Amino acid sequence: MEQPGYYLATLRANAPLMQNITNKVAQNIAANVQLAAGASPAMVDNRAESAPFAQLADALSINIGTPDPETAGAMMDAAQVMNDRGCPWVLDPVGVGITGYRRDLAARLVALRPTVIRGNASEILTLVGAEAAASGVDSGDTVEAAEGAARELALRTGKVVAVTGPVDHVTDGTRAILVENGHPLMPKVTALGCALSALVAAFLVRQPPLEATVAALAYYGLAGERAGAGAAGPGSFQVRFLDALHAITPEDLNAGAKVRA
Ligand SMILES: Nc1ncnc2c1ncn2[C@@H]1O[C@H](COP(=O)(O)OP(=O)(O)O)[C@@H](O)[C@H]1O
Ligand SMILES: Cc1ncsc1CCOP(=O)(O)O
Ligand SMILES: [Mg+2]
Repeated sequence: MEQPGYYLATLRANAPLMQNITNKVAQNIAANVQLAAGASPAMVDNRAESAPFAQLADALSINIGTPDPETAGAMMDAAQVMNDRGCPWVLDPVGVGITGYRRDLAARLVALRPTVIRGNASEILTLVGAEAAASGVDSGDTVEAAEGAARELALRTGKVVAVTGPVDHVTDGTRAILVENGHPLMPKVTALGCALSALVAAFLVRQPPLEATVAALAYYGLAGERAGAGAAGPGSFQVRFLDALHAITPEDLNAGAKVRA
């Protein structure tokens, strides 16, 4: 396995063109996170353009945080194109337990076998039909409680599942890797999980999904640690976080990543 910095260096060298179909809250921060890391984001989420643009994009991120029927169609179309092209895409099942509409949309997207599903513990539990204690889009469950669900989901899709929280858990159903980087202010900034899912998609371009996802999570968490040291609260943290993503080098990431099997 390459060191995490390799995946960051590769992303920056290639500046992948990213298609994002994300929620109304996350549009700005997700694009800024991808830019700070070194990718080229475009929020192309209408049904007239989503499939044609998916023919051009290097990777796709789909996020169901503020769904509507038009955007849902755009999601399905774009995911199908990425599958046909053999390109990676990420599903973020934001607030999947909120309504039956959201559960149904998520199930249809999971059936298309996303390269990576990245969610919080309650979302991953809900995707396998388990009891979850979500509060809207926020998790009420521990990452540990969702490890079995993550494994089950990974085996069902044959792909990778990442559950995030104080310690992140990434699995392909056989291997499981923990990422211990992060800072308690991260869940205090809205859509930082959404932006992480978009970032994971950028790391996946022409890379092994499990390793690239671990690298993205370690990089993100390390930026959180750097931003959190000296932040006065969520506001200054968010500004410092983008700066940290931009400043971290592949060597910094290799030195700071807290990854264990
Ligand atoms: N208590 C915490 N301590 C450290 N890092 C955290 C904590 N909670 C979340 N994170 C980090 O915040 C990022 C977003 O994860 P999370 O809050 O689980 O997503 P979501 O916003 O979708 O619920 C991840 O990088 C995760 O590691
Ligand atoms: C608050 C909110 N409401 C609908 S989507 C959204 C953003 C959720 O972002 P995250 O899952 O990263 O906390
Ligand atoms: Mg989320």
